[in-house]
Formats: sequence, C-alpha cells, structure tokens
Amino acid sequence: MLTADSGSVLRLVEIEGRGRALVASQPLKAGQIVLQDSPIVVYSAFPLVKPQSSASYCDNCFRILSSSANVVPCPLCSHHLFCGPNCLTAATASSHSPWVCQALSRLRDCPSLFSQPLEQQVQARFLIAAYNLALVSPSDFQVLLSLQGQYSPSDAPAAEFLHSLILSVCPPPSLPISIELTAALLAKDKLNAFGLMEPISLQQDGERSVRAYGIYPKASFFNHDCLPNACRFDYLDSAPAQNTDMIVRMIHDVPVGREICLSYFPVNLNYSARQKRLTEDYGFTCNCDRCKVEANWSDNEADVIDDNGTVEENEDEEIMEEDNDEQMVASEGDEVGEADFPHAYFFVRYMCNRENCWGTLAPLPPSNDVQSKVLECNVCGNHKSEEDMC
Ligand SMILES: C[S@@+](CC[C@H](N)C(=O)[O-])C[C@H]1O[C@@H](n2cnc3c(N)ncnc32)[C@H](O)[C@@H]1O
Repeated sequence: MLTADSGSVLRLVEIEGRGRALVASQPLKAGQIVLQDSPIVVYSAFPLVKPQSSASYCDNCFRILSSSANVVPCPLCSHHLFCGPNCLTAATASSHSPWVCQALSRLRDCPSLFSQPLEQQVQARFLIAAYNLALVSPSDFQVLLSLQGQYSPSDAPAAEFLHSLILSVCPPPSLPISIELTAALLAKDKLNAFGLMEPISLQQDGERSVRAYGIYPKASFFNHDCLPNACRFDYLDSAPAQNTDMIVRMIHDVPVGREICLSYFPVNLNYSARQKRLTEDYGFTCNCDRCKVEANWSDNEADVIDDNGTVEENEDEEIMEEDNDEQMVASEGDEVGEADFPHAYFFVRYMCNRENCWGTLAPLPPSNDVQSKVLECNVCGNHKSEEDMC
C-alpha cells in the first residue's frame, strides 16, 4: 500500500473557533494519500457477551475469522479469539495483556453492567483498553490525553458508574485512577474514536454496524465539514499488514493552505440531523458552506439525499411549499439554481450509489502524477469509473 509523508503534505495549525486543524502544505491532487495513520488503541464494538449470531473477528487485528482461519483462542480465557499465533503473541504483549484478559472476564460476570445501556459495555471496553495503554505504552497514553475532549457534566453518570465498577472489580495494577481521569478518557473517546465497519456483506436491513473503534493520533486533528474534501479508508480484511491503519485520500484537488476536512458521518444526513449530532456529540455548530445554504431551507424539506444526489422528501411530514420545489430535484441539474444547491455536484459525483451504502467516493491514488479515472467507495469498496457517471 502506498504511504504518504504526512509531515510534508499536511500542516497542523490552530484556527480560531475550530481548534487544531490540518491544512494542505502544498497543492493536493484528487486521490492523493495525505495520511496513513496507525491507531494507538483499537477496541471491540461488541457487547462483552457477544450474541451467538454475530460474526467473529480476531481480537487483535479485527480481521473477520473465516471458517478456514487458523483460529487460536486465548489460553487464559478461551473467550477471545485470534487469527493466528502471531496475533495472539502481539495481543498478549499489548491489547490483551493478562490484566485486560482478567478485567474483561470479571466484567462479563457483572450483572450491574448488563442492566446498563449497551453503549456502556463498549465504554467499559474502551476504559480497559485505555488504562492498559497507560501500563504498556505510557507515551501513547499521553498522546491520548492530549487529544480534544473535556469532561462534561452530562457524561458524569456514565463516568461515575464505570469508574466505581472498574475500581471495585478490576483496578489496573499500580496505576492510580481518578474519576476525573476516567471522565476525561471517555470524553476523548467520544470525540476522537473512528468506527471500523463490518463488511458490507454482513449488514442487515441496510444498517451499517461497527466492528471496532480505533483512536488515531494524527487523524484526530481533522475537523469536520459536511462537504468534505478528503475521506478515510481502511482495509481491515484485505491489507496484508498494518490492516488497522487508516488511509486518508483527497476527494478532489485543493490548493495550498486549504483546510482538509472529513465528514464525521455519512454525507447524506439532512441539515437538522447533522447539526444535532455535531452539537450533541462534538459540541459545535457547523457553519460550513453546505450548512449555510441548508439553514435557509424549511424544516420539512430535504430529509435525506438519495444516491442519485436527489433530495428526498420525508413522506411523514407536510408537503413542501411550492416555491421550494426546485430544491427537491437537485440531480436534475437545470431545475436547480446554483445558489439554492451549489453542492448537488458533490452528491452526484462523490456519493456511492449502491443501495443503503452512503459511502463517499475518492479517486484511486494517482499514478505517475496522472489522476485515476476510477473512484473507490470508502464504505463498500465498490469501484466506479468516471465514464459510469456521465
Ligand atoms: C476530532 S477533534 C478535531 C481536532 C480538534 N479541532 C483539536 O483541536 O484537536 C473534533 C473537535 O474539533 C472541533 N471541530 C471539528 N470540526 C469543527 C468545525 N467544522 N467547526 C468548529 N469546530 C470543529 C470540535 O471541537 C470537535 O469536537
């Protein structure tokens, strides 16, 4: 896999009202890899007791465990599975240390945890992974602490519950932990964890589900834009090595000095759903070019952008006012004014048209400085050639 010297193509800057941000330190080309980042923590997104029906993944590299895999169980708990002896050895020295193994086993026996929302079981996994990081890699733990995310009173009940549970059931050896530290870690996780998705073939009912979360120290500096100029890829099941690395590629060309942004969620969400998520989960109001336009749309229009770039009406809501009708047919170019929907082109060109995918397309990396005419979806992996889009 191609790598990029991120130091030379991206620069970390501070932008008022946005915090730290990554900007292009040179003109960037569509498809160019601008970052390859390895996670400092990866943890399972599954409940502590996995439903029988769910797929199995290696508990170290999170590749799917196919029936032909040489699966090795953890010799201590036999609950955690690894795709081979190398992953078992690597995990025993880091992510599945004897303390992690014991802590997760004890948490699995805690009825009080299972009466909590599922999300708290996953947060418990994160905390065990984070405290383990402090034990096995103190420098990476300091990096985790340096990421954005502060204690918020609304998260206090979960932090208090999980903190006292871990202290009583499985305190980390020789690591003094405080409620403030636990709360701060949960805040870092909330703002910075990237979901690593299940293969699209395993998705049921069109729901995209996450198999693991990873915290990527450099990628955590990307701010959000509802019309991103870059998107992230992972090759969990196909990369021969470093399969949990994140690759960030440019969607289109940008000039030097331009901020490089990802979208923190699928780009088809409507204005109010996006603002709700950004306010509740990330603590800011988005003021990007797309939001500036959509803020003026009436509440009952444009619930979702379909995979042709058409803005679909929510049938449960009132019929739209007639004079807004043209905004509903964004993909039918001549009926839409530039000023109404200047980003229609983005959806037609860069949104995956596979049903229920909602992934974003970016060109494959350029070869010999020539831009690829093939675009790849960052969710389903489908390839689409430019000719298909005409
Ligand atoms: C993953 S961090 C991104 C890096 C962060 N700016 C920093 O200083 O570390 C997410 C946080 O960045 C800020 N942020 C991201 N996108 C933003 C935007 N479009 N406008 C304002 N703040 C944004 C918010 O505080 C958000 O919670």
